[in-house]
Amino acid sequence: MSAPGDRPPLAVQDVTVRLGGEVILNSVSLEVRRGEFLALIGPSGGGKSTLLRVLAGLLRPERGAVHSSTPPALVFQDYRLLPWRTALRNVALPADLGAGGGLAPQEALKMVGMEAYGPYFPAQLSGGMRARVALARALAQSGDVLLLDEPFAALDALVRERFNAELRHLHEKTGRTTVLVTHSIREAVWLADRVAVLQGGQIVEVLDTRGEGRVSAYTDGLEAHLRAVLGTGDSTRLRAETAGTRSRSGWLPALAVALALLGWHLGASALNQPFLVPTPGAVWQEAVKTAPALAAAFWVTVRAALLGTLLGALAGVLIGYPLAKWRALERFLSPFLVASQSTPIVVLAPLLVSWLGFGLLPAVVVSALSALYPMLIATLVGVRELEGTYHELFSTLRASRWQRLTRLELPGALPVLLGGLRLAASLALIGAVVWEFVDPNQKGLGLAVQVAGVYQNKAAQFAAIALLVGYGVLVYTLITALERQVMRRRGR
Ligand SMILES: Nc1ncnc2c1ncn2[C@@H]1O[C@H](COP(=O)(O)OP(=O)(O)OP(=O)(O)O)[C@@H](O)[C@H]1O
Repeated sequence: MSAPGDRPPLAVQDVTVRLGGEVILNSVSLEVRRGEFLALIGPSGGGKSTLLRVLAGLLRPERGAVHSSTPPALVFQDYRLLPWRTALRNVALPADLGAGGGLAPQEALKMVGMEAYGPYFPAQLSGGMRARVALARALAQSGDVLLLDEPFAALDALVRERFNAELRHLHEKTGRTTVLVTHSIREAVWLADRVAVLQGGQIVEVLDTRGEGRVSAYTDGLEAHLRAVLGTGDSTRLRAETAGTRSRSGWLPALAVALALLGWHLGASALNQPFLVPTPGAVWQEAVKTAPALAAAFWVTVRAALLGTLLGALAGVLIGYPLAKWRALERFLSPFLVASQSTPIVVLAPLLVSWLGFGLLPAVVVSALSALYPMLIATLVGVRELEGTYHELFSTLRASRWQRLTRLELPGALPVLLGGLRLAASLALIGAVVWEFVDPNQKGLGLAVQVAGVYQNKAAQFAAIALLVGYGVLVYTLITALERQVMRRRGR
């Protein structure tokens, strides 16, 4: 797509686009000159965004030719900032994907007046600030063609006008060939060198507006007075922190546990049958007395459960990802998935004994098989639910499959994956303990519970169970804390 000397940097010729059986663009031809600012206006549904998508290479026309001297940078109406990246890292995205080469990220942020907000996440920024970051990201992209799809539509009138002034200034400074889609005639006339009117899928008029109205459009009479009363639109205000509104009832679970222990103590003391229900004090004494043996058993179970969680989670992601991407594969494999999920792991134990013998390996395999399914489902849902709009952004940045996986799909699915991991870790623990009921060589807490049962030592049984519960609660709490932090950054 390299341009010979006088070839316009951006052009479409005889472009026809049909969507859902309807002709949306009908033989549209348009040339944008080097360094020009062209505004595209027209009635709603007239095909403006469609034309922009054709120019950006996101939509292939049924007929006609599209030319762009360099891959265009596109600022979307909804900004499409990645919520898990800070403002600065969003602006650095083109460079990360090998599509940088425009302004350096910090410089681009400075150009839009956002240099102080680099470390903030999109959820912490106001709409106006997000629009600036999206613009900075486009400026950080290589090439000299900039497409803007009503990027300021969601902003209030005053902020929008201030943006327009800044946009005009930016255009003069960077000299990028620019196409802006807008609904506002006034904005179009004020900003652009030429205004193209798209109606009924055709360019019906192209007006030269250089020198028209720019000086006076925002400063006339009554409007100037109103402006003076209202002041300038402020777009660089941070959103209110949500942390302050967080619930102060974090102590409630601790109270519930204390009450449960008290109830247990009172109930067990009243019953006075230590061979049926020991008091918490008796359980504690037993745990202290047998601490070294309990610790050894704890490690045997936890080692199998942790390895099982890791292996099962990894396998779940590796199997879930292709299923998320290819629906046909999911449909093909669904009978096997349902069958495997309906098979209780414990019935596989005799098979595993004959295949793998006894010891750590089959314990980890049983634990991993238990953890696999929730992770598989979490990957399937998380990757599939990721908004398709982000993929469009990555298309404009010419991202490879691997880049999409590592920079978009996995970080995008992270909250759902953490939810799956929480469940996977609990099931992995159950799997590890179930195996100890089959394999006497796995001297973990599962075996400790059985042995204590044989000797009618209820206190030892309760101590082993309490350790299992403790591990489950600890893992659950850690993953939940991580999940909360991820969600908070994303403003959810
Ligand atoms: N994927 C699609 N499938 C079917 N029809 C579509 C699709 N995308 C857009 N259209 C239709 O194409 C027409 C033009 O849409 P487009 O978004 O380009 O218009 P627009 O001029 O940008 O409108 P607006 O100003 O409201 O954003 C609309 O009637 C829309 O419903």
